[in-house]
Amino acid sequence: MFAVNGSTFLNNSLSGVPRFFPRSTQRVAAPPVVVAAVSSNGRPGDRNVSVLVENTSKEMVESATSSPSVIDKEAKSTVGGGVEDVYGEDSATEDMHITPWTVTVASGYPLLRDPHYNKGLAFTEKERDAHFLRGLLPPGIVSQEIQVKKMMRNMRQYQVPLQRYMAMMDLQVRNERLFYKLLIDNVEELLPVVYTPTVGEACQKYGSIFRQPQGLFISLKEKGRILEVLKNWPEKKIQVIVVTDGERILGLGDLGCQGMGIPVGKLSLYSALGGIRPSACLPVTIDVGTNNEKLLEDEFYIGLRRRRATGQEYSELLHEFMSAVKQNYGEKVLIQFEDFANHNAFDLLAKYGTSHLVFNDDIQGTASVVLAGLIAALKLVGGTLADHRFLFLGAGEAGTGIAELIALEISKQTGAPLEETRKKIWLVDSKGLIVRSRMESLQHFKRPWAHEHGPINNLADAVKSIKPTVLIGSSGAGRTFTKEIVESMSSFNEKPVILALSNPTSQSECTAEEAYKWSEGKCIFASGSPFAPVEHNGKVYPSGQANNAYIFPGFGLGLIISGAIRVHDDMLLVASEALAEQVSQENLEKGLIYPPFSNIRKISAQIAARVAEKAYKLGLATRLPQPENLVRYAESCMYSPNYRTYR
Ligand SMILES: O=C([O-])CC(=O)C(=O)O
Ligand SMILES: [Mg+2]
Repeated sequence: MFAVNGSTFLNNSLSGVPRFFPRSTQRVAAPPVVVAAVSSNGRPGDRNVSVLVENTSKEMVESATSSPSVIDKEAKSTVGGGVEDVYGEDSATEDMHITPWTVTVASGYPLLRDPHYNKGLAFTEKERDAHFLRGLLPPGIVSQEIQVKKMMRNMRQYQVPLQRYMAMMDLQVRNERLFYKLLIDNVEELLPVVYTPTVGEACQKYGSIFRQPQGLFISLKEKGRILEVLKNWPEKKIQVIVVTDGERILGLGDLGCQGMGIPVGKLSLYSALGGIRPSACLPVTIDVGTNNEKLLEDEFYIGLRRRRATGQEYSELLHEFMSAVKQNYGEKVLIQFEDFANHNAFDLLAKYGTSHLVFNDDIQGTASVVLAGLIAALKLVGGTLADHRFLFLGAGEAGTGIAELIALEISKQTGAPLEETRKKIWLVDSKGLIVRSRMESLQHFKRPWAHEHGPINNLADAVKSIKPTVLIGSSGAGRTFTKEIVESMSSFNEKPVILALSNPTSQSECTAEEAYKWSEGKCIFASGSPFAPVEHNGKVYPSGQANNAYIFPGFGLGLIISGAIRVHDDMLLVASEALAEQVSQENLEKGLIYPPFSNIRKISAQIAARVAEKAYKLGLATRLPQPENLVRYAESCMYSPNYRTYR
């Protein structure tokens, strides 16, 4: 027997398997409680507590992880599925040098306090006996279904969206499976709570509502020690990281360290909508300061109180982070850049796109979801993509990202060179229409869109001159699609396509009600943030949500199940096509160009399968052999939030 970091290891002479008992649970050396586990790397502060499964030996653990429907045991154990957190031998032992398994017991009070394993009142009589829970819980047993019902009823009693958000976050850190069960089973109702638009308000007020840290905070103070910081995170097998530096949170601007709400929210959708195991998700906020004066003066602000680092100081910290991630997690961890400002987002994607598995959600995810909506919309407006003219308000990440993907798709469909297909697409920025005469003063990402045209300094005139069939708002500036603009679009289009993408709701270019009212019900409308159905002249118009949440969870799942090592534009195109195919005739008849979110897990599996297939075709997949049925495989890898039985 020997002690490590305040805990005690016992050498089990019968099985030869070392056991790890946290000090608080040493008394449970009793036989009935058996917990198969992963080990940690044995560093101070590491969480050695693990998974409770119904097995007593390594062999049994292995058999539990390889059900017949699962083609690849490693994928089952590393992607998700019924027995998550049970890793292969190598990863379980590589740092601890203890073979083959570390077996641990979590029971009693710590079990109730561990969000990964807590089941609230759903612990059965047997489990209460086996895990020393007697007296720690009231005698009633309440199933997960009833717990969901109760939580939803409580949630609905909160009138203020931020209160709902806080209740959901409390649940996430208290009982993870119940949180995901709630979210998955009530996705349409809860998406606006844990995600856009409420998450925007939560970030603005993050300091005031802060209770328990979620995710990893890496600030300039940690420069030179980022690898060490990564090792402080309790989970070892990370598959997806969402990282922000908080400089452009939705359309709300620089929220500094308080941007953490975004990676946390995005990753909860990775698990709920895409089925990535929660413990494989790592939210990260890089704090290089903030230029938000209000926050710098706010006594509740949680970040560094300094102005943003730029130039070399910034890029060195980012580089250290990117290198440490690869060193710690290998090259198959997906790094999703989220809500960086334009001046860093494009450069980071270009710089790390060739060496890491990176994806910029605001450039690429938004592009893919919009292209999907446009492909679906063609069934309503007619023609091919090449027959349409596109005008954007906003020439940042989303605007230029979408524009480029549309140009790529047209090029793929028609065989025309990209330089030609780009000419169907026009962008307006804060200085007016992007035209050739402005070339010298344009940022590099706007230059491909500087076509020949006389100068125009506002959107309304650009609409009149270009006569687009599709108008897309991606500027982050609310209420910019005026009555005049929507009426103008409706005067020369039978069915104008109008997409108001900016988030949250306050930044939307127009509301659904305005779009339908001003276009006399003619437009096909979708928005980045959700709007309730609108009644106009006795007809009800539901509106779709053109939000990257349709794409990134399935996209990430596809990368992970194929073991992809790079993201390729062709993967974005197939993701768009897969999403567009999920829009039913019935959806289209209602004017919807996106399927309902209630089907999102099925949709994500379809997207994942197409992305994975493309990864294999491009030679970018490393998980071999390629599974025969990728949709079934993707589904079999998805995390299920149902409570498990502990013996
Ligand atoms: O978070 C969202 O709802 C969509 C998004 O990426 C953004 O607006 O930056
Ligand atoms: Mg974003």
